[in-house]
Amino acid sequence: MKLISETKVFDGHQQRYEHASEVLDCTMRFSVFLPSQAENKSQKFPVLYWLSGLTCTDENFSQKAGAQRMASELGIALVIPDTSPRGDDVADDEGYDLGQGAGFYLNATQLPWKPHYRMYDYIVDELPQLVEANLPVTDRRAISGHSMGGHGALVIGMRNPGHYESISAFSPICNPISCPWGEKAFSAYLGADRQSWEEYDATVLLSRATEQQPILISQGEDDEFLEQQLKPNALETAAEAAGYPLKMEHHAGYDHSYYFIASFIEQHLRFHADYLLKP
Ligand SMILES: N[C@@H](CCC(=O)N[C@@H](CS)C(=O)NCC(=O)O)C(=O)O
Repeated sequence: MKLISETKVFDGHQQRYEHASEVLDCTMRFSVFLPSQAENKSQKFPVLYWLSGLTCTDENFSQKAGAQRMASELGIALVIPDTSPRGDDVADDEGYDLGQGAGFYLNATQLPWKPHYRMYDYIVDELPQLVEANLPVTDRRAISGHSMGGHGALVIGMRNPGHYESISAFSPICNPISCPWGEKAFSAYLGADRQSWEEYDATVLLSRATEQQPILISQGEDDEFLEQQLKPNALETAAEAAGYPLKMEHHAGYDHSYYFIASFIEQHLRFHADYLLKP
């Protein structure tokens, strides 16, 4: 992988890398924050993987959330992938909610998406293998994300319990099999068989979970996508029925934007630190 930019921030380093992804069969970029290693040059950090939402690249969270201050203080690295495969040879759509910038963190089974759209495998396997082989990070991982990325964090976290110490999400798409964003994307990527959609639906996965993991969710009450797209109540109802100790916090006045994420990212990083840094 090739370093394409580096900037000092809060005593650590914000970096951007480019690499040839075998899984996605295209060139990908991702961002990394590494806390300062001033005291101990051989120190390795646990990692929070951040999955962004529709229309984002690896730069939105890096530039808008202000996560580096607390990540630096706690000694947690951040790894921030892009939201889909990219490039002129990669299928795309005119809509902002399908194609490039809208990979939905799944493995597509339908044409024209199937050859490149394998974000599930990229996030679960290829990206951690790459960063753990090349950067001063450990295999203690947590996962978080926003909106489409919140859906990705919940689904990937719940489907791979041994892989992540803790899971969190901001304004996640909680029940994609029954909202317009999810129905459009899953029809295109996964086809007409709605049963195949269920393995990418956090509400279905939680209701079937055999293991309970630490999960924190933050949702703004003035989020413009709340009722139609995000449906946190569906996930809360499933959690109550299953006796799953889901921590869901509703915050008055906050919308869907990165201002909301910036307001509560410290709480999420401290939540993950409790699991990532325990001996
Ligand atoms: N562009 C879409 C909304 C897309 C959107 O809200 N994207 C969120 C994630 S779902 C985001 O993070 N946007 C980029 C940003 O705020 O930096 C619209 O106009 O309805």
